[in-house]
Amino acid sequence: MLYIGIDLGTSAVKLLLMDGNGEIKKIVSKEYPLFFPNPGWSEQNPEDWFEQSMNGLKELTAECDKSQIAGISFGGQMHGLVVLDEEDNVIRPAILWNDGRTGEETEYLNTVVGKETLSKYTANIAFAGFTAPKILWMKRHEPERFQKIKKIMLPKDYLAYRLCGTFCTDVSDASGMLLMDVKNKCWSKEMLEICSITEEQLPKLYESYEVVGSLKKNIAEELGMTEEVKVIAGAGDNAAAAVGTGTVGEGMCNISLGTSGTIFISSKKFKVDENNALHSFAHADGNYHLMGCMLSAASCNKWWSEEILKTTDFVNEQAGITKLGENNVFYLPYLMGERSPHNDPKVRAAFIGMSMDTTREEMTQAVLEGVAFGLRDSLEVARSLGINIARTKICGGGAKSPLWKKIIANVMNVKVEVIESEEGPALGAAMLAAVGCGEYPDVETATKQFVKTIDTVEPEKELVEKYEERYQKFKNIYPAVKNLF
Ligand SMILES: Nc1ncnc2c1ncn2[C@@H]1O[C@H](COP(=O)(O)OP(=O)(O)O)[C@@H](O)[C@H]1O
Ligand SMILES: O=C(CO)[C@@H](O)[C@H](O)COP(=O)(O)O
Repeated sequence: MLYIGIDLGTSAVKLLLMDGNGEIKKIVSKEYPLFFPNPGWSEQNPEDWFEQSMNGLKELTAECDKSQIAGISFGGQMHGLVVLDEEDNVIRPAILWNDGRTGEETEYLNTVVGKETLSKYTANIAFAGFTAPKILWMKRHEPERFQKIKKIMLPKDYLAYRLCGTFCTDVSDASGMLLMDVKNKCWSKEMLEICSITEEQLPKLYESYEVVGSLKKNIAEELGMTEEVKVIAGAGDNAAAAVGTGTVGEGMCNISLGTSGTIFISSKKFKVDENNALHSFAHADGNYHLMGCMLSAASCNKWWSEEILKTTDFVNEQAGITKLGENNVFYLPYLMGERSPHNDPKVRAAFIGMSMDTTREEMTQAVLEGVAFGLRDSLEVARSLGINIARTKICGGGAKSPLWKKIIANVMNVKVEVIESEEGPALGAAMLAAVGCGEYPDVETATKQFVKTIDTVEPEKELVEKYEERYQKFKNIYPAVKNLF
Protein backbone atom coordinates (compact mmCIF):
# COMPACT_ATOMS: atom_id res chain seq x y z
CA MET A 1 0.00 0.00 0.00
CA LEU A 2 1.02 3.68 -0.34
CA TYR A 3 0.97 6.41 2.30
CA ILE A 4 1.14 10.19 1.94
CA GLY A 5 2.67 12.61 4.46
CA ILE A 6 1.89 16.32 4.13
CA ASP A 7 4.20 18.73 5.96
CA LEU A 8 2.45 22.09 6.11
CA GLY A 9 5.53 24.22 6.76
CA THR A 10 5.95 27.97 6.94
CA SER A 11 7.96 28.32 3.74
CA ALA A 12 6.17 25.61 1.76
CA VAL A 13 4.06 22.47 1.90
CA LYS A 14 6.19 19.35 1.41
CA LEU A 15 4.43 16.14 0.32
CA LEU A 16 5.96 12.69 0.47
CA LEU A 17 4.77 9.37 -1.01
CA MET A 18 5.99 6.23 0.70
CA ASP A 19 5.30 2.51 0.41
CA GLY A 20 4.58 0.13 3.28
CA ASN A 21 8.28 -0.77 3.58
CA GLY A 22 9.27 2.83 4.14
CA GLU A 23 10.66 3.38 0.65
CA ILE A 24 10.23 7.02 -0.40
CA LYS A 25 8.72 7.11 -3.90
CA LYS A 26 8.44 10.83 -4.52
CA ILE A 27 8.68 14.22 -2.79
CA VAL A 28 6.99 17.41 -3.98
CA SER A 29 7.22 20.92 -2.55
CA LYS A 30 4.89 23.88 -3.18
CA GLU A 31 5.52 27.36 -1.82
CA TYR A 32 3.04 29.99 -0.64
CA PRO A 33 3.46 33.55 0.55
CA LEU A 34 4.10 34.66 4.11
CA PHE A 35 2.78 38.12 5.02
CA PHE A 36 4.19 40.57 7.58
CA PRO A 37 1.37 43.18 7.58
CA ASN A 38 2.83 45.05 10.60
CA PRO A 39 6.24 44.84 12.28
CA GLY A 40 6.38 41.59 14.26
CA TRP A 41 3.15 40.22 12.71
CA SER A 42 3.18 37.04 10.63
CA GLU A 43 0.20 35.70 8.68
CA GLN A 44 -0.74 33.23 5.94
CA ASN A 45 -3.94 32.47 4.06
CA PRO A 46 -5.40 29.03 4.85
CA GLU A 47 -6.80 28.94 1.30
CA ASP A 48 -3.19 29.10 -0.01
CA TRP A 49 -2.31 26.09 2.14
CA PHE A 50 -5.26 24.13 0.80
CA GLU A 51 -4.73 25.08 -2.85
CA GLN A 52 -1.02 24.26 -2.81
CA SER A 53 -1.63 21.01 -0.91
CA MET A 54 -4.17 19.95 -3.56
CA ASN A 55 -1.73 20.92 -6.35
CA GLY A 56 1.00 19.02 -4.54
CA LEU A 57 -1.17 15.92 -4.06
CA LYS A 58 -1.97 15.84 -7.78
CA GLU A 59 1.70 16.13 -8.75
CA LEU A 60 2.82 13.65 -6.10
CA THR A 61 0.43 10.93 -7.26
CA ALA A 62 0.52 11.63 -11.01
CA GLU A 63 2.47 8.46 -11.89
CA CYS A 64 1.45 6.08 -9.09
CA ASP A 65 -1.35 3.50 -8.92
CA LYS A 66 -3.86 5.61 -6.98
CA SER A 67 -5.88 2.56 -5.94
CA GLN A 68 -2.90 1.65 -3.73
CA ILE A 69 -3.13 4.85 -1.66
CA ALA A 70 -4.35 3.84 1.79
CA GLY A 71 -3.87 6.88 4.01
CA ILE A 72 -2.90 10.53 4.28
CA SER A 73 -1.60 12.30 7.35
CA PHE A 74 0.00 15.60 8.32
CA GLY A 75 2.73 17.45 10.16
CA GLY A 76 1.83 21.10 10.53
CA GLN A 77 3.42 24.36 11.61
CA MET A 78 2.17 24.67 15.18
CA HIS A 79 0.22 27.27 17.23
CA GLY A 80 -1.33 29.15 14.23
CA LEU A 81 -4.82 30.48 14.89
CA VAL A 82 -7.31 29.51 12.17
CA VAL A 83 -10.89 30.69 12.78
CA LEU A 84 -14.03 29.77 10.79
CA ASP A 85 -17.52 31.27 10.88
CA GLU A 86 -20.93 29.59 10.74
CA GLU A 87 -20.59 28.94 7.00
CA ASP A 88 -17.04 27.55 7.43
CA ASN A 89 -15.51 30.66 5.88
CA VAL A 90 -12.09 31.67 7.18
CA ILE A 91 -12.74 34.83 9.25
CA ARG A 92 -9.25 36.34 9.02
CA PRO A 93 -5.77 35.29 7.83
CA ALA A 94 -4.12 32.76 10.14
CA ILE A 95 -1.94 34.31 12.85
CA LEU A 96 1.22 32.21 12.83
CA TRP A 97 3.56 30.69 15.42
CA ASN A 98 6.18 33.42 14.90
CA ASP A 99 3.76 36.35 15.23
CA GLY A 100 4.69 38.67 18.09
CA ARG A 101 1.60 40.91 18.32
CA THR A 102 0.31 39.38 21.55
CA GLY A 103 2.93 40.88 23.91
CA GLU A 104 0.24 42.40 26.18
CA GLU A 105 -1.98 39.31 26.21
CA THR A 106 1.02 37.09 26.96
CA GLU A 107 2.03 39.42 29.79
CA TYR A 108 -1.55 39.35 31.13
CA LEU A 109 -1.64 35.56 31.10
CA ASN A 110 1.79 35.18 32.71
CA THR A 111 1.39 37.87 35.36
CA VAL A 112 -2.34 38.28 36.12
CA VAL A 113 -3.46 34.66 35.67
CA GLY A 114 0.08 33.75 36.70
CA LYS A 115 2.71 31.34 35.40
CA GLU A 116 2.15 28.84 38.21
CA THR A 117 -1.59 28.67 37.51
CA LEU A 118 -1.06 28.36 33.75
CA SER A 119 1.47 25.62 34.31
CA LYS A 120 -0.98 23.82 36.62
CA TYR A 121 -3.74 23.98 33.98
CA THR A 122 -1.66 23.28 30.85
CA ALA A 123 1.94 22.31 31.84
CA ASN A 124 3.13 25.45 30.05
CA ILE A 125 3.25 29.23 30.35
CA ALA A 126 2.21 31.78 27.71
CA PHE A 127 4.51 32.64 24.78
CA ALA A 128 3.55 35.24 22.20
CA GLY A 129 3.17 32.67 19.41
CA PHE A 130 0.86 30.32 21.33
CA THR A 131 -2.80 30.16 20.33
CA ALA A 132 -4.56 31.27 23.55
CA PRO A 133 -2.98 34.79 23.62
CA LYS A 134 -4.04 35.20 19.97
CA ILE A 135 -7.65 34.42 20.90
CA LEU A 136 -7.46 37.09 23.61
CA TRP A 137 -5.91 39.49 21.07
CA MET A 138 -8.82 38.91 18.66
CA LYS A 139 -11.33 39.43 21.45
CA ARG A 140 -9.78 42.79 22.29
CA HIS A 141 -8.78 44.11 18.86
CA GLU A 142 -11.29 42.49 16.52
CA PRO A 143 -14.45 42.03 18.67
CA GLU A 144 -16.81 41.71 15.68
CA ARG A 145 -14.70 38.99 14.10
CA PHE A 146 -14.32 37.33 17.52
CA GLN A 147 -18.12 37.10 17.87
CA LYS A 148 -18.32 35.22 14.56
CA ILE A 149 -15.98 32.40 15.60
CA LYS A 150 -17.66 28.99 15.33
CA LYS A 151 -14.54 26.84 14.92
CA ILE A 152 -10.99 27.30 16.18
CA MET A 153 -8.31 25.06 14.67
CA LEU A 154 -4.62 24.70 13.90
CA PRO A 155 -3.11 24.94 10.41
CA LYS A 156 -2.88 21.24 9.53
CA ASP A 157 -6.37 20.67 11.01
CA TYR A 158 -7.75 23.05 8.40
CA LEU A 159 -6.37 20.71 5.72
CA ALA A 160 -7.91 17.66 7.43
CA TYR A 161 -11.23 19.51 7.68
CA ARG A 162 -11.21 20.38 3.98
CA LEU A 163 -10.15 16.86 2.95
CA CYS A 164 -12.47 14.76 5.12
CA GLY A 165 -14.90 17.13 6.85
CA THR A 166 -13.92 16.14 10.41
CA PHE A 167 -13.35 18.95 12.90
CA CYS A 168 -10.38 17.44 14.72
CA THR A 169 -6.89 17.99 16.05
CA ASP A 170 -4.24 15.83 17.67
CA VAL A 171 -2.75 16.01 21.14
CA SER A 172 0.80 17.00 20.09
CA ASP A 173 -0.32 20.04 18.10
CA ALA A 174 -3.08 20.95 20.60
CA SER A 175 -0.41 21.04 23.35
CA GLY A 176 0.85 24.32 21.82
CA MET A 177 -2.51 26.09 22.10
CA LEU A 178 -2.22 26.70 25.86
CA LEU A 179 -5.80 25.41 26.02
CA MET A 180 -5.06 21.74 26.68
CA ASP A 181 -4.27 19.98 29.93
CA VAL A 182 -1.19 18.24 28.48
CA LYS A 183 -0.79 15.64 31.21
CA ASN A 184 -4.39 14.40 30.91
CA LYS A 185 -4.77 15.18 27.19
CA CYS A 186 -8.10 16.99 27.49
CA TRP A 187 -9.21 20.62 27.06
CA SER A 188 -8.69 22.73 30.17
CA LYS A 189 -12.06 24.12 31.28
CA GLU A 190 -10.26 26.88 33.18
CA MET A 191 -8.30 27.99 30.11
CA LEU A 192 -11.44 28.03 27.95
CA GLU A 193 -13.08 30.28 30.52
CA ILE A 194 -10.06 32.60 30.63
CA CYS A 195 -10.22 32.89 26.81
CA SER A 196 -14.03 33.27 26.70
CA ILE A 197 -14.51 30.27 24.41
CA THR A 198 -16.45 27.01 24.68
CA GLU A 199 -15.54 23.39 24.00
CA GLU A 200 -17.97 23.37 21.02
CA GLN A 201 -15.67 25.85 19.28
CA LEU A 202 -12.71 23.51 19.65
CA PRO A 203 -11.88 20.40 17.62
CA LYS A 204 -12.16 16.86 18.95
CA LEU A 205 -8.84 15.57 20.31
CA TYR A 206 -7.19 12.47 18.82
CA GLU A 207 -3.86 10.70 19.20
CA SER A 208 -1.68 11.51 16.16
CA TYR A 209 -1.94 8.01 14.67
CA GLU A 210 -5.74 7.73 14.90
CA VAL A 211 -8.04 7.72 11.88
CA VAL A 212 -10.29 10.79 11.84
CA GLY A 213 -12.22 10.12 8.61
CA SER A 214 -11.82 9.42 4.91
CA LEU A 215 -11.72 11.59 1.79
CA LYS A 216 -14.86 13.56 0.93
CA LYS A 217 -16.49 12.55 -2.37
CA ASN A 218 -15.64 15.77 -4.22
CA ILE A 219 -12.04 15.71 -2.99
CA ALA A 220 -11.56 12.06 -3.91
CA GLU A 221 -12.92 12.81 -7.41
CA GLU A 222 -10.68 15.83 -7.88
CA LEU A 223 -7.61 13.83 -6.80
CA GLY A 224 -8.57 10.70 -8.75
CA MET A 225 -8.53 8.68 -5.52
CA THR A 226 -11.23 6.60 -3.82
CA GLU A 227 -13.36 7.68 -0.87
CA GLU A 228 -11.74 4.79 1.01
CA VAL A 229 -8.51 6.75 1.51
CA LYS A 230 -8.19 7.26 5.26
CA VAL A 231 -7.26 10.57 6.85
CA ILE A 232 -5.12 10.23 9.99
CA ALA A 233 -4.95 13.03 12.60
CA GLY A 234 -1.22 13.78 12.20
CA ALA A 235 0.93 15.89 14.50
CA GLY A 236 2.54 19.25 15.08
CA ASP A 237 5.49 19.46 12.69
CA ASN A 238 8.07 18.93 15.41
CA ALA A 239 6.40 15.80 16.77
CA ALA A 240 5.95 14.55 13.19
CA ALA A 241 9.63 15.30 12.51
CA ALA A 242 10.58 13.39 15.64
CA VAL A 243 8.67 10.37 14.33
CA GLY A 244 10.36 10.83 10.94
CA THR A 245 13.82 10.78 12.54
CA GLY A 246 13.08 7.99 15.03
CA THR A 247 13.04 10.33 18.03
CA VAL A 248 10.66 8.26 20.15
CA GLY A 249 10.89 6.55 23.51
CA GLU A 250 13.04 7.87 26.37
CA GLY A 251 15.61 10.68 26.09
CA MET A 252 16.08 10.81 22.30
CA CYS A 253 16.81 14.18 20.68
CA ASN A 254 15.99 15.77 17.33
CA ILE A 255 16.95 19.19 15.99
CA SER A 256 14.82 20.80 13.30
CA LEU A 257 16.48 23.52 11.20
CA GLY A 258 13.45 24.88 9.39
CA THR A 259 12.11 28.43 9.40
CA SER A 260 12.16 27.88 13.18
CA GLY A 261 14.84 25.94 15.02
CA THR A 262 13.78 23.39 17.59
CA ILE A 263 15.35 20.96 19.95
CA PHE A 264 12.99 18.11 20.80
CA ILE A 265 13.55 15.59 23.60
CA SER A 266 11.25 12.58 23.75
CA SER A 267 10.10 11.17 27.06
CA LYS A 268 8.04 8.17 28.12
CA LYS A 269 6.86 10.12 31.16
CA PHE A 270 5.12 13.46 31.47
CA LYS A 271 7.74 16.05 32.58
CA VAL A 272 7.62 19.80 33.22
CA ASP A 273 10.61 22.15 33.29
CA GLU A 274 9.90 24.01 36.54
CA ASN A 275 10.81 27.37 34.93
CA ASN A 276 8.74 26.50 31.84
CA ALA A 277 11.57 27.68 29.56
CA LEU A 278 11.07 24.47 27.58
CA HIS A 279 7.60 23.46 26.39
CA SER A 280 6.06 20.34 27.88
CA PHE A 281 3.94 18.77 25.13
CA ALA A 282 2.35 15.46 24.16
CA HIS A 283 4.25 13.43 21.54
CA ALA A 284 2.87 11.76 18.42
CA ASP A 285 3.87 8.30 19.69
CA GLY A 286 1.38 8.46 22.56
CA ASN A 287 4.00 9.72 25.06
CA TYR A 288 5.40 13.21 25.84
CA HIS A 289 8.31 15.53 25.02
CA LEU A 290 10.15 18.68 26.05
CA MET A 291 10.99 21.25 23.39
CA GLY A 292 12.82 24.54 22.96
CA CYS A 293 11.95 26.68 19.94
CA MET A 294 13.90 29.47 18.22
CA LEU A 295 11.71 31.69 16.07
CA SER A 296 14.35 32.24 13.36
CA ALA A 297 16.76 29.48 12.35
CA ALA A 298 17.18 28.59 8.66
CA SER A 299 15.21 31.78 8.05
CA CYS A 300 18.23 33.76 9.38
CA ASN A 301 20.37 32.22 6.66
CA LYS A 302 17.64 32.80 4.08
CA TRP A 303 17.28 36.46 5.12
CA TRP A 304 21.06 37.02 5.17
CA SER A 305 21.59 35.33 1.80
CA GLU A 306 18.54 36.54 -0.10
CA GLU A 307 17.80 39.98 1.36
CA ILE A 308 21.32 41.13 2.13
CA LEU A 309 23.74 39.19 -0.11
CA LYS A 310 21.11 38.93 -2.89
CA THR A 311 21.76 35.27 -3.63
CA THR A 312 19.86 32.01 -3.15
CA ASP A 313 23.01 29.92 -3.53
CA PHE A 314 23.52 28.85 0.09
CA VAL A 315 26.11 26.25 -0.90
CA ASN A 316 28.27 28.82 -2.67
CA GLU A 317 27.95 31.32 0.18
CA GLN A 318 29.12 28.74 2.69
CA ALA A 319 31.99 27.46 0.51
CA GLY A 320 34.65 29.98 1.57
CA ILE A 321 34.18 29.39 5.31
CA THR A 322 37.28 27.69 6.73
CA LYS A 323 38.11 29.23 10.13
CA LEU A 324 35.59 27.45 12.35
CA GLY A 325 35.73 28.51 15.99
CA GLU A 326 37.85 31.57 15.19
CA ASN A 327 35.34 34.20 14.24
CA ASN A 328 35.32 37.60 15.95
CA VAL A 329 31.83 38.40 14.69
CA PHE A 330 28.73 37.38 16.66
CA TYR A 331 25.19 37.29 15.32
CA LEU A 332 22.08 37.34 17.52
CA PRO A 333 19.43 35.33 15.63
CA TYR A 334 16.35 37.21 16.83
CA LEU A 335 14.78 38.47 13.57
CA MET A 336 11.26 37.82 14.92
CA GLY A 337 11.98 38.16 18.66
CA GLU A 338 12.81 34.98 20.55
CA ARG A 339 10.79 32.23 22.21
CA SER A 340 13.09 29.75 24.01
CA PRO A 341 14.53 30.49 26.42
CA HIS A 342 14.06 34.29 26.54
CA ASN A 343 10.31 34.63 25.81
CA ASP A 344 10.93 38.10 24.38
CA PRO A 345 8.85 39.12 21.33
CA LYS A 346 10.49 42.57 21.22
CA VAL A 347 14.19 41.71 20.90
CA ARG A 348 15.71 41.89 17.41
CA ALA A 349 18.73 40.50 15.58
CA ALA A 350 22.20 42.06 15.72
CA PHE A 351 25.73 41.65 14.39
CA ILE A 352 28.45 42.51 16.90
CA GLY A 353 32.23 42.61 16.65
CA MET A 354 32.96 43.64 13.06
CA SER A 355 36.18 45.48 12.22
CA MET A 356 37.63 46.92 9.01
CA ASP A 357 39.00 43.52 8.00
CA THR A 358 35.75 41.59 8.62
CA THR A 359 34.78 39.57 5.55
CA ARG A 360 31.49 38.48 4.04
CA GLU A 361 32.45 34.85 4.86
CA GLU A 362 32.91 35.71 8.54
CA MET A 363 29.47 37.32 8.68
CA THR A 364 27.87 34.32 6.96
CA GLN A 365 29.68 32.06 9.41
CA ALA A 366 28.43 34.23 12.31
CA VAL A 367 24.83 33.70 11.11
CA LEU A 368 25.21 29.90 11.10
CA GLU A 369 26.99 30.01 14.47
CA GLY A 370 24.42 32.37 16.02
CA VAL A 371 21.64 29.90 15.26
CA ALA A 372 23.71 27.05 16.73
CA PHE A 373 24.32 29.13 19.90
CA GLY A 374 20.59 29.83 20.13
CA LEU A 375 19.86 26.09 19.99
CA ARG A 376 22.56 25.54 22.63
CA ASP A 377 20.65 27.94 24.94
CA SER A 378 17.74 25.45 24.97
CA LEU A 379 20.09 22.49 25.27
CA GLU A 380 21.59 24.10 28.39
CA VAL A 381 18.11 24.28 29.96
CA ALA A 382 17.63 20.55 29.24
CA ARG A 383 21.08 19.79 30.72
CA SER A 384 20.17 21.80 33.83
CA LEU A 385 17.20 19.42 34.27
CA GLY A 386 19.62 16.51 34.37
CA ILE A 387 18.90 15.37 30.82
CA ASN A 388 22.08 14.13 29.19
CA ILE A 389 22.10 14.65 25.43
CA ALA A 390 25.12 13.00 23.75
CA ARG A 391 23.61 12.56 20.29
CA THR A 392 20.86 14.04 18.20
CA LYS A 393 19.09 13.52 14.91
CA ILE A 394 18.67 16.49 12.57
CA CYS A 395 16.16 17.46 9.88
CA GLY A 396 14.70 20.47 8.05
CA GLY A 397 15.95 22.58 5.12
CA GLY A 398 19.02 23.84 7.02
CA ALA A 399 20.13 20.24 7.58
CA LYS A 400 21.05 20.14 3.87
CA SER A 401 24.14 22.16 4.81
CA PRO A 402 27.09 19.92 5.87
CA LEU A 403 28.85 22.98 7.30
CA TRP A 404 25.90 23.91 9.52
CA LYS A 405 25.68 20.34 10.86
CA LYS A 406 29.40 20.46 11.72
CA ILE A 407 29.00 23.78 13.53
CA ILE A 408 26.02 22.43 15.50
CA ALA A 409 27.86 19.22 16.49
CA ASN A 410 30.77 21.28 17.86
CA VAL A 411 28.82 24.14 19.46
CA MET A 412 26.63 21.61 21.30
CA ASN A 413 29.26 18.91 21.77
CA VAL A 414 26.85 16.26 20.52
CA LYS A 415 27.07 13.60 17.84
CA VAL A 416 24.75 14.60 14.98
CA GLU A 417 23.11 11.67 13.20
CA VAL A 418 21.95 12.31 9.68
CA ILE A 419 19.08 10.24 8.33
CA GLU A 420 18.23 9.38 4.75
CA SER A 421 15.83 12.27 4.17
CA GLU A 422 15.79 15.80 5.65
CA GLU A 423 12.01 15.78 5.19
CA GLY A 424 11.42 14.78 8.82
CA PRO A 425 7.82 16.01 9.28
CA ALA A 426 6.57 14.70 5.91
CA LEU A 427 8.20 11.32 6.49
CA GLY A 428 6.86 11.18 10.05
CA ALA A 429 3.39 12.06 8.78
CA ALA A 430 3.51 9.26 6.20
CA MET A 431 4.55 6.90 9.00
CA LEU A 432 1.61 8.05 11.13
CA ALA A 433 -0.64 7.29 8.14
CA ALA A 434 0.87 3.79 7.90
CA VAL A 435 0.29 3.17 11.62
CA GLY A 436 -3.27 4.56 11.38
CA CYS A 437 -4.01 2.19 8.50
CA GLY A 438 -2.79 -0.80 10.51
CA GLU A 439 0.43 -1.45 8.52
CA TYR A 440 2.36 -1.21 11.83
CA PRO A 441 1.08 -1.84 15.36
CA ASP A 442 2.51 1.37 16.83
CA VAL A 443 4.69 4.38 16.07
CA GLU A 444 7.86 3.04 17.73
CA THR A 445 7.71 -0.17 15.66
CA ALA A 446 7.22 1.89 12.49
CA THR A 447 10.28 4.07 13.23
CA LYS A 448 12.44 0.94 13.64
CA GLN A 449 11.41 -0.18 10.16
CA PHE A 450 11.64 3.18 8.41
CA VAL A 451 14.41 5.33 9.88
CA LYS A 452 17.89 4.79 8.47
CA THR A 453 20.93 6.74 9.74
CA ILE A 454 23.26 7.38 6.80
CA ASP A 455 25.98 9.58 8.33
CA THR A 456 27.28 10.83 11.67
CA VAL A 457 28.97 14.15 12.37
CA GLU A 458 31.24 13.78 15.42
CA PRO A 459 32.23 16.75 17.58
CA GLU A 460 36.03 17.44 17.46
CA LYS A 461 37.76 18.16 20.80
CA GLU A 462 39.67 21.25 19.65
CA LEU A 463 36.65 22.82 17.96
CA VAL A 464 34.39 22.03 20.93
CA GLU A 465 36.82 23.93 23.20
CA LYS A 466 36.98 26.94 20.88
CA TYR A 467 33.19 27.03 20.57
CA GLU A 468 32.76 26.66 24.33
CA GLU A 469 34.72 29.89 24.78
CA ARG A 470 32.69 31.64 22.10
CA TYR A 471 29.37 30.42 23.56
CA GLN A 472 30.29 31.84 26.97
CA LYS A 473 30.71 35.24 25.23
CA PHE A 474 27.52 34.83 23.18
CA LYS A 475 25.51 34.27 26.38
CA ASN A 476 26.41 37.78 27.56
CA ILE A 477 25.10 39.55 24.47
CA TYR A 478 21.33 39.15 24.97
CA PRO A 479 21.30 40.57 28.55
CA ALA A 480 23.48 43.45 27.31
CA VAL A 481 21.24 44.47 24.39
CA LYS A 482 17.69 43.45 25.36
CA ASN A 483 16.74 46.85 26.78
CA LEU A 484 17.50 48.52 23.43
CA PHE A 485 14.32 47.03 22.00
N1 LIG B 1 21.61 24.24 1.86
C1 LIG B 1 20.96 25.01 2.72
N2 LIG B 1 21.65 25.71 3.66
C2 LIG B 1 21.00 26.48 4.55
N3 LIG B 1 19.65 26.66 4.58
C3 LIG B 1 18.91 26.01 3.67
C4 LIG B 1 19.51 25.16 2.69
N4 LIG B 1 18.52 24.67 1.91
C5 LIG B 1 17.35 25.17 2.38
N5 LIG B 1 17.58 25.99 3.43
C6 LIG B 1 16.57 26.73 4.22
O1 LIG B 1 15.67 25.84 4.84
C7 LIG B 1 14.42 26.51 5.10
C8 LIG B 1 13.28 25.63 4.73
O2 LIG B 1 13.33 24.50 5.55
P1 LIG B 1 12.02 23.68 5.90
O3 LIG B 1 12.42 22.64 6.89
O4 LIG B 1 11.38 23.23 4.65
O5 LIG B 1 11.18 24.84 6.61
P2 LIG B 1 9.64 25.03 6.95
O6 LIG B 1 9.15 23.71 7.50
O7 LIG B 1 9.64 26.10 7.97
O8 LIG B 1 8.89 25.42 5.72
C9 LIG B 1 14.45 27.81 4.31
O9 LIG B 1 14.64 28.88 5.22
C10 LIG B 1 15.67 27.63 3.40
O10 LIG B 1 16.27 28.87 3.15
O1 LIG C 1 6.40 27.19 16.83
C1 LIG C 1 7.02 26.19 16.55
C2 LIG C 1 7.17 25.09 17.54
O2 LIG C 1 6.71 25.40 18.81
C3 LIG C 1 7.57 26.04 15.17
O3 LIG C 1 8.50 24.99 15.11
C4 LIG C 1 6.47 25.88 14.17
O4 LIG C 1 5.87 24.62 14.36
C5 LIG C 1 6.91 26.14 12.75
O5 LIG C 1 7.80 25.21 12.24
P1 LIG C 1 8.64 25.29 10.87
O6 LIG C 1 7.81 25.95 9.84
O7 LIG C 1 9.91 25.99 11.17
O8 LIG C 1 8.90 23.84 10.57
